[in-house]
Order: sequence, then C-alpha cells, then structure tokens
Amino acid sequence: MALLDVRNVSIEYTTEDGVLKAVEDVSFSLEVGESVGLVGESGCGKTTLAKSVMRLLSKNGRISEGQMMFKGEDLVTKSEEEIRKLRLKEIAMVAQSAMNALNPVYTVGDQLIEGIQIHTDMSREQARERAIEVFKMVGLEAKRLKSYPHQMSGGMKQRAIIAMALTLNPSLIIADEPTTALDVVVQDRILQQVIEIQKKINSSMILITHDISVVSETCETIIVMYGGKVMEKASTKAFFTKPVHPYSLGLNNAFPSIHEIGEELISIPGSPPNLMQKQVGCRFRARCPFRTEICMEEQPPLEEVAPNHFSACHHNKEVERFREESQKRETWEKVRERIIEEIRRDVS
Ligand SMILES: Nc1ncnc2c1ncn2[C@@H]1O[C@H](COP(=O)(O)OP(=O)(O)OP(=O)(O)O)[C@@H](O)[C@H]1O
Repeated sequence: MALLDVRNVSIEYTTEDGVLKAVEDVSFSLEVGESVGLVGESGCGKTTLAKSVMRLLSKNGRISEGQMMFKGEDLVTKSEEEIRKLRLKEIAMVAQSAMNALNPVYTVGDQLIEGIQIHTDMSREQARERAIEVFKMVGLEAKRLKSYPHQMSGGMKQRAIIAMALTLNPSLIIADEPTTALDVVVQDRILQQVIEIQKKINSSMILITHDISVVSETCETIIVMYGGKVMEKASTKAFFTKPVHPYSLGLNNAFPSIHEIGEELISIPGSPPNLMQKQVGCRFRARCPFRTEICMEEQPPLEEVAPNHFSACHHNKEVERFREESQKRETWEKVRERIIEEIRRDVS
C-alpha cells in the first residue's frame, strides 16, 4: 500500500471575482521512503496541493473533489481534531515562509520542547534530550536551544524550523521551497541535510520547488504541474534523460547544466493561464510550439508513455521530433511572435 495516494483531487478558491480552480483532477501516489519533486512555474498549484494534504488551506479554499488516502485513511474526510493529531507526528511541513513561524517571545528550545510534549508522553527532560538530538542532526549546537529567534541568523532559524518538522520522525515531510529565503550555498547545505535525515528516518517527502535542478539531485520521482494540472510524471532518471511533454522540454531548456557555460538560456515565452477562466483544450496550448487543432479543443489525458512515465499531451508519439526542435531557439521565437500576433488581433 502506498503511504499517500492522492486520487483525482481538485481544489478551488472562492474569491470576490468568482471561483478559481487552482488544482484540477490531480492524482499521484507516494511509497514509503520515496521522495517526489513537485515542480512548475509560480501559480501552478504546488503550494495549494501541499497545504491541502495538511488540510491547511486558507478559509476560502476547499478540496472540491477527490480523496487523499494516507496510510489507507482519507485525509479529506477527517475531522479537524483527527488532522491536528496527524500534523507534526505523521505529516510535517516546512513551509516557504517558515522563518516567520517561530514565536519571537519564546526561546527556540521552549517552542521545540513544547511541540514534542504536545504530541508525545515524554517528560520535559526527555523532550529536551530529543530537542538536542534533532538540533545536532540539522547542524545546530545544543546551546542554541536557549536562543530567541531574533538572536539567530536566517540559516539558523530555518535549521531550527526543519528540526521542529523532523523531531517526531514523521512518515511524510512536505518541504515547500524550504530554503529559498537563504543564500545559495546555505540552501544547498541545508537541503542536503534534510535529505540525509529523510533517508535516515525513512520518511517520504514531497519537495516543492520551481528549480528542477534541485529535484534531479534529490528526488526519485518528478511531477511537473502546469495551470493546476499534472503535465508529466516520471522517475527523475527518465525525466532528465528523456522528457516527453512540450512544457517539460521548455523547462529543461531553462535548466543551466545541459547548456554550455555562458550560453544564453531559452525561456518559454508567454505566461500561464488565468485559472479564473474556464479552461478549454490543453492548458499549455498558448505557449506550445507544437500545438494543433485538437489541442485547442480537447484536454489531453495523462497517458503512460513508458512504464511509470506519464505525459498529458495529444502528441506524445511525436516526442522525438519535439525533443529535437525544442532545442532550437527559433522554435520558441516563433511562439513569441505568435503570442504577440494574437494579442494584436485581440486588441484590434
Ligand atoms: N487564498 C487564495 N485565494 C485565492 N486564490 C489563491 C489563494 N491562494 C492561491 N491562490 C491562487 O491559486 C493558484 C495556485 O497558487 P499556488 O500558490 O498553489 O501556486 P504555486 O505553484 O505554489 O506558486 P508559487 O510557486 O508562487 O508558490 C494561483 O492562481 C494563485 O493565485
């Protein structure tokens, strides 16, 4: 049995301007010890999906369809009380803005020890010992337990937050851009530590990032999202050697290591769809160099193109040609011209 089985989940936000469908019909599963990288441009629904697993969506958000089976039980239908018990102990999240999660008026140690005591029957002394242990795991000295948040650097605070998330050996860690606020060298070091600990305690992990190079180094599986839907899902090995979806091909071009140093990267022209509007056809159609008529009308299903490799494109069979053409700058230049032409036409 998978640890987490997300089945046909849709999530929407009610706003003053109408309903925004942030995630639509997303399915994936996660085995014990597996790490999945969730990637895609800003606004594609990564954080929404992650928060929904913790049932931490903002008040105007709701899971409108689907199931999220965790250890065989549906998280969607659990009561608030049941979910609270699972948080931290079973499912822990290191959020994007985690550094603001520390309470400024208590020492970091007190906050960590209290968190441990709420979820376990450990004495204060036992909880303190566990806190020291996890601090060491993330590279913080025990004396730092006595520090207030303002006495720590950004990197230290983030380590403390990670220590808190990992302290009860959760079965599932959700790391949402856990290191973006930090400088690149510190980012890399902290991320490596998180992965090391995740492997040691055999947790599963969902790592959310817009940087696909991070996923290639740290995750076994990659899920590429676009406009609230899964476009491609594969083992990272297969994805980085043979990506299939045109959006993934575009993302790969923006990935520095496959290019000569100094060469200008090719970005995907245009921007993601407005999720307040009803979506017709493939969501990537506006920016896709290879679209045809069917792409304008029908939403492509997620098809298995090789064992455990899925892509949602009407033209999966033409991938060899797409791979070759997507490497050329003029392929994307034509998309840019097409987009400009369409805007001109709409305006006039
Ligand atoms: N509370 C909210 N109310 C209304 N719309 C929201 C809310 N939170 C997110 N959205 C919208 O839902 C969509 C998905 O947003 P989400 O933050 O999940 O994307 P993301 O891929 O995590 O982006 P980022 O990488 O910038 O965090 C976006 O269109 C966003 O504007």
